[in-house]
Amino acid sequence: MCFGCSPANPIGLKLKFKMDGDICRTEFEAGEEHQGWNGYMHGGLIAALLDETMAWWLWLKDISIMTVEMNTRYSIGVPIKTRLVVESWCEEVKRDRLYLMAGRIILPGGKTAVKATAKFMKIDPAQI
Ligand SMILES: CCCCCCCCCCCCCCCC(=O)SCCNC(=O)CCNC(=O)[C@H](O)C(C)(C)COP(=O)(O)OP(=O)(O)OC[C@H]1O[C@@H](n2cnc3c(N)ncnc32)[C@H](O)[C@@H]1OP(=O)(O)O
Repeated sequence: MCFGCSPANPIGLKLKFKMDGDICRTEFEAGEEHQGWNGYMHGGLIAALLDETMAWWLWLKDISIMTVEMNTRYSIGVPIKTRLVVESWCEEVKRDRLYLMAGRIILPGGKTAVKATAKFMKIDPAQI
């Protein structure tokens, strides 16, 4: 029951993903329950949004992975009750096992509020 994408998780983000060319995209609107500072989305949940969107770029290509490293740059506070677009893409694949991914959160009007990069390692799904 994935926190990011399962429709059955009562406290989850219930994200749905689509590929558009080589970009994986989802939309999300944070509520009051997702706040850190008053009126702004919690940074850990912002990281979860980006982690999930980068992971889904790979899942949608039937590549089973786990996150092994992530860096997040928060440039603009992400307001709650605002439609956000989250995008991800692949920048490089190393030794057919390590995927270097990137993602961003776009505010209405087009400014990028948060950027992330992460490494995902291909796993054998039977391992987990
Ligand atoms: C259509 C389909 C629908 C499906 C719908 C299903 C639901 C879809 C749910 C999605 C859900 C997603 C959710 C978000 C993704 C999480 O949140 S995943 C959760 C967070 N991540 C984790 O818990 C990962 C924990 N880590 C591990 O379990 C293990 O490290 C791993 C990933 C299994 C790898 O272990 P390992 O196979 O023992 O690998 P290891 O020997 O340590 O490393 C292999 C090589 O990589 C290198 N390496 C390791 N880490 C790094 C690093 N960070 N940087 C560079 N090199 C590294 C090592 O140095 C090593 O190099 P060599 O020695 O071979 O030269």
